[in-house]
Amino acid sequence: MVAIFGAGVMGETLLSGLLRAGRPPGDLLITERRADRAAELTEKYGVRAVGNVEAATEADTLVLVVKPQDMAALLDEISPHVADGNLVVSLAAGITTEFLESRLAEGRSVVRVMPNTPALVDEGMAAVSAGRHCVPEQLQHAIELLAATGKVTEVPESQLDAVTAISGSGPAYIFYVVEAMIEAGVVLGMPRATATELVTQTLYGAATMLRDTGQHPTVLREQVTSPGGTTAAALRELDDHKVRAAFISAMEAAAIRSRELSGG
Ligand SMILES: NC(=O)C1=CN([C@@H]2O[C@H](COP(=O)(O)OP(=O)(O)OC[C@H]3O[C@@H](n4cnc5c(N)ncnc54)[C@H](O)[C@@H]3O)[C@@H](O)[C@H]2O)C=CC1
Ligand SMILES: O=C(O)[C@@H]1CCC=N1
Repeated sequence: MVAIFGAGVMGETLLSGLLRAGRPPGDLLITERRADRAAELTEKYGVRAVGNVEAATEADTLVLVVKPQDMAALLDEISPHVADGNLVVSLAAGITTEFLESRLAEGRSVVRVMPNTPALVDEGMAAVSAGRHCVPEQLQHAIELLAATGKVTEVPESQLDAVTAISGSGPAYIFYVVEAMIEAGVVLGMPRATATELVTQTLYGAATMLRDTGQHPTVLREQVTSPGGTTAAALRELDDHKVRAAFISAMEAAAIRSRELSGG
């Protein structure tokens, strides 16, 4: 039995992915402190919503998807009910395996995950790190669970703040760029719906080229950039506005914030 603690954006994303991957609703539990939200998801997915203690007692895989600031209270509540041999998987940004282990009984197995929202369409990118007591079979179990919603990779835990900054928050930067490009289309006199279609398909096409050709992004960018042409004129503006440096600073800020959330 898999229990998902905290059925917000990410909790629902994982829940729906597991169901799409063929896991029966009877094999899943959710807990959610907002009663209306619990009722909505029970109705939508046919899964049972229970209290945290009941879920911790019944499940052998406990997936914690509350906000980082709610994690200590949740761990304190469930800790006496997490049996030896069961697995605790946390998706919270900045919550270390050391923190999870310190709030659970000695020897409990934990896995820390950084997912992202494209998991909602089975195109997620998740990175995982195992805690001290997690055996390889348990890590594999966590990887298989997450593979229901996209790609999964294992990284040293020291890299998880960087992962959070790159792929965890990453979809937001891409949507931000998309918003700006749509706005540009409107400035150039295009209906918003047309601009949205152009930008969305361009993003999808560019992402597919990156994934399927295996070509370096610089090569792909140069293929678009004719000497003395339109792209070169646009890219010079981006360089003049230090957009590349701004992206790097933005992701450094995200990694710093991730470290702050873990109290480090
Ligand atoms: N949204 C995103 O793109 C990503 C989020 N995350 C992580 O996922 C976690 C959840 O994020 P979101 O889903 O965006 O937040 P959210 O606020 O949408 O969901 C959290 C849910 O947990 C519930 N909750 C809080 N304390 C509870 C408790 N003690 N018992 C039961 N339910 C409780 C809240 O009512 C809420 O519905 C965070 O730790 C975040 O760092 C990680 C990667 C990406
Ligand atoms: O903004 C956040 O804190 C979370 C972590 C990664 C994406 N969203």
